[in-house]
Amino acid sequence: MASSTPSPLLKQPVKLACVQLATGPDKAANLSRAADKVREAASSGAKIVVLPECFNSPYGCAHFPQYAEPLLPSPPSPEQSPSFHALSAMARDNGVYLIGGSIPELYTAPSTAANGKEEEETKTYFNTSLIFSPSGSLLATHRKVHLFDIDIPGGITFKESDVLSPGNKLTVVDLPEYGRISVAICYDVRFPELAMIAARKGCFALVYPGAFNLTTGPLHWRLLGQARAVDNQVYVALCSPARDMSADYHAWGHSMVVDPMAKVLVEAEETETIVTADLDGDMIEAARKGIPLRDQRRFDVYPDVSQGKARYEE
Ligand SMILES: NC(=O)CCC(=O)C(=O)O
Repeated sequence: MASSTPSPLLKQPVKLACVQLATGPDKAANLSRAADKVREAASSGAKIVVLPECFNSPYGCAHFPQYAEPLLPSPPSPEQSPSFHALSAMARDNGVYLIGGSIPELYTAPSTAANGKEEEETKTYFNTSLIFSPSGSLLATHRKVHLFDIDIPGGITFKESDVLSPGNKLTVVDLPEYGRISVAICYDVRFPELAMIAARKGCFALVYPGAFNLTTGPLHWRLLGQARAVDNQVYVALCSPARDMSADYHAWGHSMVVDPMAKVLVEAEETETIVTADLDGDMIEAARKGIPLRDQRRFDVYPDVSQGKARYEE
């Protein structure tokens, strides 16, 4: 359905696809499968395609260093970062905005030893999303800000911070024909501040490549997607890998797109699939007109988090 008056947030309707990819230990196979699925998503009319967290590797602290790729110098060579080049080609070949899930990133920095003289290299790993334009150029990167460190007795213990370092900015990306989106990764969805700031910077959608698990997934995945949507009256997309019970980490799956009234427009099961939804700026305007939170906030009672010292990149 075409918008009668263009929405200030989403300039024209757009189809978004979440590719719930089946990933395994073979990186080259993951990249090639992702390319097939991005093509399939694009051929269904999607102009924004999302891949899941750690789409090029199994998810787990033991795997991050082995699969990590340097992203600097930018652009890295195909030998340094096959995933960077594969993603760029997927975006370019299909003419889509590609939210490239995430990959483990290796950052090597020279550092000065304690005596102040000797130079030694330090290796840092991040969980990083690469976002490409339809011409295949890199638009932005997001390093996961909130690391997944949890310990639920009888459920799941996970400590990304054993291996990974956190990013230090939120990420807002301009897609000129459509408007702005923000990209954050998985556990980041639990932090409403990140979403609120992005939404108040004018995003029409919050996009989260993620990989919840079988303990928290059934309880929180959908709830958090709906919460971020209803809080901010924007679209939310959550994109998981498919579940693989032979892997050490069992992803919840259930990739979904939620509308600005928190209605779940589409939701996968746990197997490999592509889910798509049509996003329309009129839905954002209607949600905001019907429930005018924007005009009812009481910044005399509590602060506007978007006016603080948030670090972000446009
Ligand atoms: N990969 C992640 O950040 C998982 C987050 C998760 O499962 C959660 O419960 O939060």
